Amino acid sequence: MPRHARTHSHSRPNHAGIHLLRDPAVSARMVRSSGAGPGDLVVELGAGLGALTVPLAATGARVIAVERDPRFVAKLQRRFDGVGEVRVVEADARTVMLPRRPYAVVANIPYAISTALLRRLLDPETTSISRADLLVEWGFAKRMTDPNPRDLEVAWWQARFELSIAGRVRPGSFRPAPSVDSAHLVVRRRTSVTRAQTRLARRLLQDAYRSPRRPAREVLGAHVPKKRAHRLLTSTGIDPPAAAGTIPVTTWLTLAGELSADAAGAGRTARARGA
Ligand SMILES: C[S@@+](CC[C@H](N)C(=O)[O-])C[C@H]1O[C@@H](n2cnc3c(N)ncnc32)[C@H](O)[C@@H]1O
Repeated sequence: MPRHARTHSHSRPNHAGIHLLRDPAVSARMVRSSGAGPGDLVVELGAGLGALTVPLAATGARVIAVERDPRFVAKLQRRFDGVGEVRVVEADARTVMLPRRPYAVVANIPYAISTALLRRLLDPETTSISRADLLVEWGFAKRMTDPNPRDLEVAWWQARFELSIAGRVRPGSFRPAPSVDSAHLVVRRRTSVTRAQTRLARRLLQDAYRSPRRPAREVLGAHVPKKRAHRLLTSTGIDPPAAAGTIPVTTWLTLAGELSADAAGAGRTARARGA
């Protein structure tokens, strides 16, 4: 049963996914991991009573605390009245306006909307998010960090962001306690990936996910001459006849890097000839 549906201590359904953090060590770890500090902008989605908002504000970062439940919002507003770093926003995390300038997210998110939130944060090619530290269901975190994810959507997120699990969080760290373990999911933008590489990676991933049984050499061979495809695959440790669906996202990313270097080299040669 999903974590948000029921809890150990409550037999009533918990549709709003309210599991307030009661372990300050978990909040401290999340905030430390985020690296938040003066000059940073942090968005917290689902702020509850402020278990993360308080240590976030203490870093000196500017915090936008988004919460949908008006009762929590009223308490948050009282708690942070006069605290310049914190702006409490009553809104739905799925539709609230997100910053244009680079920002981080630190949040114990409502688990029922984990996919919707990651889609919002990570999907747009132009998203300004630089990093996120999230508490999510353990199983969800495992799916997000699988090097060979089931869905193209997750592969696309992984192509631009590193997703990893920093630790397991036990049900007792929350009130009410959920029925399953949670994970501290860490998301970091891959800063060394160029826009051209990202675009090529997207095309390679689309091809690979459309025909996962097709040999990798054919998927890559649609973009470069066959011999080059063969060489590139063997140099990255991939057997050219291997099924495209068995190749990890990071390998497609490396291959996309090689293709974009080829394209840049070809452009330089053409310009030199024209000069
Ligand atoms: C898991 S609790 C975390 C609360 C707090 N951050 C903490 O760690 O104690 C999730 C919070 O998200 C709020 N929430 C649920 N759905 C929401 C939505 N669509 N938009 C914004 N907040 C939402 C709930 O009211 C709840 O306060």
